[in-house]
Amino acid sequence: MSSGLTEEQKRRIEENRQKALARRAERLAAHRGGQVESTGPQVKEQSPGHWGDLKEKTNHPRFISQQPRNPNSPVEQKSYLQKDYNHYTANQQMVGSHGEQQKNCSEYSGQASGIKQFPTTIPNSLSYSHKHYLDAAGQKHGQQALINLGTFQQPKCYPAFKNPTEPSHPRLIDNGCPDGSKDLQSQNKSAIKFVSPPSSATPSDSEMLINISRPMEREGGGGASQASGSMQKLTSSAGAGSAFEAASCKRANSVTKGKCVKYGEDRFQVETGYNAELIAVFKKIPSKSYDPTIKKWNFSLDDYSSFMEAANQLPSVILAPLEGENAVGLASGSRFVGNRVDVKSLLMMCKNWKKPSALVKGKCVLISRLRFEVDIGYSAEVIGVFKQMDSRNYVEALQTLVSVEVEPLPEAVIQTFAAQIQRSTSQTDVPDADLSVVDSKIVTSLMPFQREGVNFAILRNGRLLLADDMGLGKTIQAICIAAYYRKEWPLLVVTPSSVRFTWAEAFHRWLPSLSPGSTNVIVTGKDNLTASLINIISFDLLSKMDKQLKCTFKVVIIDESHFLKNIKTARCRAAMPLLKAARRVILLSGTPAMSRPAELYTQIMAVQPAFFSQFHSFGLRYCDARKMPWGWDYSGSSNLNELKILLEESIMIRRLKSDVLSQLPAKQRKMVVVAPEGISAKTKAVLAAEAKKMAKGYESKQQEKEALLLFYNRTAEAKIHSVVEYILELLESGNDKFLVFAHHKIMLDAIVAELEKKHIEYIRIDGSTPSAERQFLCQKFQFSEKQVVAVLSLTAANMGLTLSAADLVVFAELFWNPGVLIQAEDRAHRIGQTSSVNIHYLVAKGTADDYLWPMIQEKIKVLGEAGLSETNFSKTAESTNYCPKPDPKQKTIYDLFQRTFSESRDDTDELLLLEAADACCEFDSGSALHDTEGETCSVSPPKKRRIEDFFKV
Ligand SMILES: Nc1ncnc2c1ncn2[C@@H]1O[C@H](COP(=O)(O)OP(=O)(O)OP(=O)(O)O)[C@@H](O)[C@H]1O
Repeated sequence: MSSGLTEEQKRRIEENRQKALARRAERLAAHRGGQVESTGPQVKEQSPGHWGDLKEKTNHPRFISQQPRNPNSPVEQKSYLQKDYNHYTANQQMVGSHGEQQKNCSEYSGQASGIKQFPTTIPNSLSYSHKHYLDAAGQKHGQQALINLGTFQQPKCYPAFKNPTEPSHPRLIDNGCPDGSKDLQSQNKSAIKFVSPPSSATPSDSEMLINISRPMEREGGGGASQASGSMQKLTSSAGAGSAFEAASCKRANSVTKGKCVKYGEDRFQVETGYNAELIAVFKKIPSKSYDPTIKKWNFSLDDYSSFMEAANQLPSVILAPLEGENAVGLASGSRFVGNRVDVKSLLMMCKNWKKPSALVKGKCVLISRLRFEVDIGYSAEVIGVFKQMDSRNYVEALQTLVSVEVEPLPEAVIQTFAAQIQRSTSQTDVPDADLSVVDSKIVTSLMPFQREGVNFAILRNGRLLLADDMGLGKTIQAICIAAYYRKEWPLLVVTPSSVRFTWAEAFHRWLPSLSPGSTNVIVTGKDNLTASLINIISFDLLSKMDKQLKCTFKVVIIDESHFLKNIKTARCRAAMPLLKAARRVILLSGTPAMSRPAELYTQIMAVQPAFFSQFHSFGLRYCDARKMPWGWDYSGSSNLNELKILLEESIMIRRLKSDVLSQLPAKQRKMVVVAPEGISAKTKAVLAAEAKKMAKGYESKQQEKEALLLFYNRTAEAKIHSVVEYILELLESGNDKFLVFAHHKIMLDAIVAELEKKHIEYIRIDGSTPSAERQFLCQKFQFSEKQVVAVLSLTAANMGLTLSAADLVVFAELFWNPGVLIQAEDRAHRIGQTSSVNIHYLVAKGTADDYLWPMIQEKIKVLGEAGLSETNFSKTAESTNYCPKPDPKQKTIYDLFQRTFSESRDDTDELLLLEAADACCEFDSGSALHDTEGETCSVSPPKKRRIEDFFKV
């Protein structure tokens, strides 16, 4: 790249530089008692040495070599740099350095010239800063430089000398480490910071950080001495300071050096010594032409990429790429169209980046949507490249350096960001999708962030991982997305078994245009997987449907997709082929990876099979894969930030509750229809018999009440299995703290027993918990850092307790008094709660819930209309077809429930009813209100008498 300075300007700058050098040498001599140090020659005289020797040496080659390119004294440097910062144009700085570089081919000459070769007028030009690491006592241990180039944008340049006061020679001996090498490994980094300029979009987002660490850091002792040796070679070769010449120094004896230079408007020529292999390459270039006057070959720029690719294959040739913005981009197979980069070429390079002979290794890591970082061992060549290039082309340029191996960004990243690379601006706005084909009910119900989720999905052609926090309405979004592709149905929904029926309800709720028979919930392996337009199946059943799995669905929803985290499981093996065959894949999970990135792999593959075709490459990049004696260990994690950015850019949308809190109601209620097969045939028969009896009517009110309470009790029994299954699924989904309310003792006992079995911490508060202990238990729940469940009695723990550490409340059972339910909800939804509280009501069809749920809603509605309750109870938890059907039998029972539980009673009546209900559960479940032989009844005689009295009313 040309500096654009006149000869006179260059001469004056050089003059000044020499003066500054002389002043610095004088000062050092005075400071060290006459040991004058003169940078260039002394560096040359250093033996490669070892890091440990550095302490003893007067001149520390490595440190000397790490100087910023202005090698003046600290004072000089300060004023010089400050001046630079304030007054010098980037152009001036560059020239100063350039001249200096001509004379000093130290390892850092590239660094200096790199900084100074970028005029302000050049896009992506840069400025730098040097930092010295300080220890706790403020001592300097080394330098850090961060190179920061605009990446996917075209930023402007502004200088930013962050720490111009650093002395020229950070003192290794100050570090207090007896072995300099160790200390260097940990602290002595060197880098340049190219601070990206403020851009119109997001200034901080348009940087590339290049973290250049010293060779020691990566190479260990051997590597250090190797690097040191090469540094000596560099020093002795006082070249032009370009990356190319620095590289040449390293292989001076064995290779032919050369460089590409522009030849006319659209051609380039190669200036090089004789090399038969290279000439053979020349001859293969279609646009080759030989200029006999200058005795040089020239070629069309169109062939530049392929030429460089071929030339780079030759071990005996080192060619510097064309200088200039476009030229760097053309190097090694990448092409510019204006400022655009050929992504295909980048991808090609990603495949062939390994260089067995590389001395310096590094890797690129994405750190934001618009920035990546190059973490690399120290290399003058690298610095030389960075300083010359348009940052977007870093990889191409680095690939031309034989001694440098940089692991590029993974293909998936390059492909994902291809549009940005080519556009050179970032597009963050997702366009609004046209949802006119979808039922307006759902479209108008979407909250703004949910609408964004739908837009994102449609932009991604219906393949995504919707990873919103729990309770943010993934169901409504998924239904809306699926409905957008309705023409491609039949639809398959795979869910945990406990929520299959909830899904069916949700479809009918949100898509009123669906006919009643359009949902098919599969309950046995013999059911037809494609019987309806919408087919809903549990993970476990799916794996038992092998024969039917051949059928394909174009649209598939996977709820709680983390259930697929393990490729070895039957459920995953069953689901993956279906997902691969589907056109639209909508994965839903609030916790896509519970403990390690490896768990994401199958989900990523389900959405984007081309991303990482082999788990191993994913494992190496993101799971910190390590080879162990027994094989590879993928349980770690690495480059997580990059993974997050990649996923968010390509397939995943994730909003936390805190992100969208302002759009959420304080409470979000959800009715969960639990699976009926959790209820045994025997229990179902008992329930049906009870219902039949009730439908016939009773002679006395006492009989009615008794029958109702019995029915209620049987309902608890019937739901146990499904409730426990649901709670375990919540735990499996990563819910750390939640409340579970139930009324019957058998239900509370069953939940607690299961938690104990699974070693889950819990607290239990029921009627038998002494009040003194309650506070202690609440505190335990509030402050526990482990997964903990509060198992609470609906009637004994619905008031007076603060359990706001949870934002999820599960009602294992319903209760006829909505006041009790709301009070129970408010154990979590109270002062101290910073989140929207999710409330799940578990209801089972064919049980007392069929009557209790509509009754509760009805009551709440009335209270709401009177301004005595939140009206949104039924709005947020309503279910279109979960209400008593107008058949006479059901109507009779419903009326019975209404009469018994809604009649106005005084407080004593209510209390007695509650006690009676309690008592039902405290007796043996098989014979409510009657002691069972051999079992101790926990109901006290007076209480029992009162209950019996109640039924006599
Ligand atoms: N836009 C909306 N309008 C009305 N109700 C909504 C809306 N979005 C969500 N809800 C309600 O909020 C509750 C929680 O929604 P949903 O179950 O879909 O959340 P989720 O993200 O799937 O949670 P989880 O991770 O627990 O499954 C449900 O009762 C749902 O009907």
